[in-house]
Amino acid sequence: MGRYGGGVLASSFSARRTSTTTTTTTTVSSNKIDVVLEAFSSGFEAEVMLAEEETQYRQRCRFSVGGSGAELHYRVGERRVDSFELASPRINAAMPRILRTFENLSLGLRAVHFHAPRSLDFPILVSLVYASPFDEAAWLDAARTLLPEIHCVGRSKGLTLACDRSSTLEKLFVDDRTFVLEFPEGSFCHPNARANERSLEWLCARLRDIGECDLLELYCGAANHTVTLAALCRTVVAVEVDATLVAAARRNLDRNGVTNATVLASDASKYCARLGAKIKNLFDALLVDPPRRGLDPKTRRILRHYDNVLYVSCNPAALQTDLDFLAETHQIRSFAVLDAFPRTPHLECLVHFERKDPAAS
Ligand SMILES: C[S@@+](CC[C@H](N)C(=O)[O-])C[C@H]1O[C@@H](n2cnc3c(N)ncnc32)[C@H](O)[C@@H]1O
Repeated sequence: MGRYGGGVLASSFSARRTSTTTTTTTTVSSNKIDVVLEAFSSGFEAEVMLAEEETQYRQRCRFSVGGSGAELHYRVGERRVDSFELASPRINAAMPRILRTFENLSLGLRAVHFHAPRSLDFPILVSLVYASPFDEAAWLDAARTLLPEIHCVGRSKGLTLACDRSSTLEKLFVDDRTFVLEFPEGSFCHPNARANERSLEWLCARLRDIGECDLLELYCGAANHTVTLAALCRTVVAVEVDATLVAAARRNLDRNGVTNATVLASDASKYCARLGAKIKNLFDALLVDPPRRGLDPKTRRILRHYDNVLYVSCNPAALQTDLDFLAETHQIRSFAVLDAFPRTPHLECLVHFERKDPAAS
């Protein structure tokens, strides 16, 4: 059981639910938030950011497909669906168009992925994933009929065919600033743009609280955080393992005029291991946004070096392991629960840890 919360069965906690919207949550949202508050927020106040939209909030969705020809259809789990209530209106409008366009090219088609930016200035990106080779010329002819609004990528083993882009752009509004970011097909991008902005606003507020710093950012993706946070830091070093995302991240820094950040292509734990003990003197704050499995043991060890650690988590269970690890040296300065995925069991936790005794660092 963790020093911070005592596990999900803890019976007492003193969190204040400070809802930032008036939206009523569904039962599933409400329960999952209560479970996290009970697990983590013992002895401090947690901010709860409820969803602004209960449905149609996803800009990114993946569907498996079944049938063929005129019977081609989407599936969510075992269910056959024509539309999806959590997907944005733009995705719902594109779904039948994709089936009609590719119904004669459905042999071996296994899945369709949509990424539809909120801004209508930017095209929808659709990936069609095949289990077997497909007729490339016929596929390109079909995909061209969807341009310019929809750009398709066809994938089968060893083949990636783009018509004619393999990334799209999104506009993000954070506090009073606007950013444009490129997100490549097939790599990570936050599925809910509005929740992403709220998470960025929370991170900006935390960095203002920390004051000017040299920030190490691990798991930076396409520089979604880097681009926004760099203006609040002296310097940022951002680390990402996916080469496609690293290239997009560097373009995103240029696109948004960021000159005090560097993106490094590396596995996070290898980067930390390479720097060894030097790592604690090079940076004075750390931001981590790991994948669902959380931090690996080597990366987890460096958390203790920093007076301030910002942690973005999409998996409370993995977060709990890291909270327990930091409990001796750090305390929670700020904790927010963000319902980025209403009507699902998933949510995001945002944590600012500060060292209990900064002189001991
Ligand atoms: C939850 S995403 C966060 C991305 C980014 N911070 C954002 O807001 O879009 C986690 C990222 O970690 C990257 N990643 C996964 N394992 C990694 C590792 N061992 N070292 C570095 N990056 C890794 C993934 O490619 C992905 O981009």
